Amino acid sequence: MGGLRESTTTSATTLNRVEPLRRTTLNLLFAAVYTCAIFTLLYHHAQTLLFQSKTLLSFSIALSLLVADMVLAFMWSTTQSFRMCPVHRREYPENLKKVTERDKFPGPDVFICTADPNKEPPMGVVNTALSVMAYDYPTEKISAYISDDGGSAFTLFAFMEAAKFASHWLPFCRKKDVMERNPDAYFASNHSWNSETEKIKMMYKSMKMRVEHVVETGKVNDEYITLDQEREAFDKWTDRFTRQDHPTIIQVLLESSKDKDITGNYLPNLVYVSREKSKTSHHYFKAGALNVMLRVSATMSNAPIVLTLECDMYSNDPKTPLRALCYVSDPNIEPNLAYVQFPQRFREINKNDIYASEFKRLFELNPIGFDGLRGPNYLGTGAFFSRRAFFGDPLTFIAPEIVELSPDHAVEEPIKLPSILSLAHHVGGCNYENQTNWGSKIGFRYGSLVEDYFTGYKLHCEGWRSIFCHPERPAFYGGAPTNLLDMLNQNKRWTIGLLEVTFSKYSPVTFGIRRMGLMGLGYSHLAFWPSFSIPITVYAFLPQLALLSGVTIFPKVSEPLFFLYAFLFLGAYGQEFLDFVLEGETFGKWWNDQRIWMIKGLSSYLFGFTEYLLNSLGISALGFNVTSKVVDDELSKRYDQEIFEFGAPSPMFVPITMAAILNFFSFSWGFLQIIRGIGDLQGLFLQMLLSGFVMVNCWPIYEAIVLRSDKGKLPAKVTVIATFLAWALYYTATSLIFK
Ligand SMILES: O=c1ccn([C@@H]2O[C@H](COP(=O)(O)OP(=O)(O)O[C@H]3O[C@H](CO)[C@@H](O)[C@H](O)[C@H]3O)[C@@H](O)[C@H]2O)c(=O)[nH]1
Repeated sequence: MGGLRESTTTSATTLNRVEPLRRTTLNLLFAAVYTCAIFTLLYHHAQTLLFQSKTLLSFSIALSLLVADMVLAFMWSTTQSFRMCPVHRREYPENLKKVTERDKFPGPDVFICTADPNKEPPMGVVNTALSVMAYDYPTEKISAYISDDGGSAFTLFAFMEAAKFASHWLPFCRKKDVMERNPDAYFASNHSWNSETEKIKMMYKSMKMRVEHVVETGKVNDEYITLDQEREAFDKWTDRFTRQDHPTIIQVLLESSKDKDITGNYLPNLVYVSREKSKTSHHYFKAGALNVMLRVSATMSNAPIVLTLECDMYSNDPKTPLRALCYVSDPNIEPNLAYVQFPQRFREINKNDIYASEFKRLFELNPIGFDGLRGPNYLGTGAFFSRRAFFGDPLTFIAPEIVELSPDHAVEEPIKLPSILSLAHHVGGCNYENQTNWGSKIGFRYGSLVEDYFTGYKLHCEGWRSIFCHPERPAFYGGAPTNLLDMLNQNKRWTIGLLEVTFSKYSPVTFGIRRMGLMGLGYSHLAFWPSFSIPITVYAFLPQLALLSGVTIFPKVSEPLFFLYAFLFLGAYGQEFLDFVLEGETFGKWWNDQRIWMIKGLSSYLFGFTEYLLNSLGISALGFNVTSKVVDDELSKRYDQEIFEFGAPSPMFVPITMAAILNFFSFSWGFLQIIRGIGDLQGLFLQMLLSGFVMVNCWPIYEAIVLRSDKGKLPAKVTVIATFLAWALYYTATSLIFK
């Protein structure tokens, strides 16, 4: 409850305020009633299983329903940790000057990760970097480090161009007090036009043209290279250089103590880093890249604050570091504050967010809930860390192997000094971490594809706290997948990463709950996300197959247990809906969120689980499939019209399509029976209702099978395979199981 001790009143020097949400008491009351209802249902299932299941069929049905409902009950109960003490916060950056002088502000080292110039266009990364370099903050204290895991000369070229453009862009933003300091966003917004704006726009366009030309042609033309230093840098891309095998490349593009903008003000440090890669070493994906950034930056600037950003997550508010400072400088919070997390917000999401890309629950509702405990989980981007938090718990400092990496080591020499550069190259090497604590006890933690979840979790277990800073104007904006397959693949990777933690010795259900109580329960909820696939699969197929065979598996409308089912269903859905709307969302977004939850249960969670299993058995290796940030015009048009994008014939679409087909037939069959007066409406009512509900949710799939002819429709191959498998399932069920 650390957060609730913080200030709830304001004065002229108040930096932040916390307000517990009023719905907490109601949540507690509802939880008590709902828990009784869950136990009643589980008791009913257990009784049916033990005393009424006389045949293998009835035993299997009762067992499946018991398991499905136990998973739902577990997942519901773990969400209570987010509902016990949710809080809202406010910060007052205008009071900072009364507490600290501006030249005493701590410097932030900003890490921007990119891994593939084809999926993450260099111009996007440049825009992100420019938006933070132009922060409304003492510029010479900012250092931007670009981590290029793609080892791409094009990305380096883009940043050489960006360094030149920054000397015009930064003073322009200051002079015009620009809010959108990402040039692309600024030029696309409504702003006043004058010759100065026109001039800088032309400058930006010509830079963009050069960078895109280089990426398109696959070559950095000689005409674009003006300095010997630049030529030397590109010479490192020899014939033997590959993305998976190359030496460390570190290029200081701007040096804050020397380079000035066109108005004579110092510029921030800008450093390009591509860590060493070799086919024989494990690189630990993004976590490995971030640890290299921690070390390289320690040798060059060693700022006490570290901001991690994904390549497409640009700053939308230049005052964001001041907001973070309102917590970092608060002595009531600071001693054990590991990070201040800003929510991930997304631009260009369609009106009703058809893929639930905003992840309202994950990126906003859960963090608000966690914030009243030890703080939000780390979301991988938009977090201001205290560098000290990466070196042991709040009370025990774990010293790194060399003193230069220690958070309190002051760097007093210029970053281009050969000794500094040589040390930076050394700590960026792929064998540097051998026999060290990196990834286990210090730095970002290894062992999971969701390094953000795992690192935040381990920090909380160690006794650190975090703060959720959620200002009205989004602090950062990023892009989200605009087609179903990208979204499902992203979720599949998260599923695998979460399962890696679930089945590790640090599993939140054992280690986490022991260490952190309620917080551990919340982390268990996240870790067990993939288990939703069990009830979703059971409820998408079992009652429908029973319905097609005329077998009743739920209570009749006239039985008291019917009301128990109705209460449990409406209660869980209703509470989720209220959480959504009370945080300002619409019915449409909530509806799509629950639809996508079902779709994931039948695709990414199932496939993620299978991949995790295959990997555990040593049959396949895990990879980090980077989410594409490329915008396709035709696809974007369909996305804006809220049309689901299938397109590619992926196996992940098969179970969803099977569910759509089976539910359609079971509902239609039940309906016909009732019209003909043969069916037992009372007994089959809940099964019919469930089929109808799934059908409504599957509407985009029916559309994609039957009504559409565009490129994004469901591939015929998927429909044929799913129809055959659905028929096989029906045949097996009706002729062998329900006969
Ligand atoms: O070997 C790698 C793989 C990825 N990345 C970078 O990691 C970031 C995240 O990759 P992305 O494909 O965009 O993953 P998403 O699933 O979209 O990102 C979410 O999930 C990740 C894993 O949990 C978190 O790190 C992110 O912050 C979070 O937004 C990107 O900037 C990549 O360039 C690397 O630097 N090296």
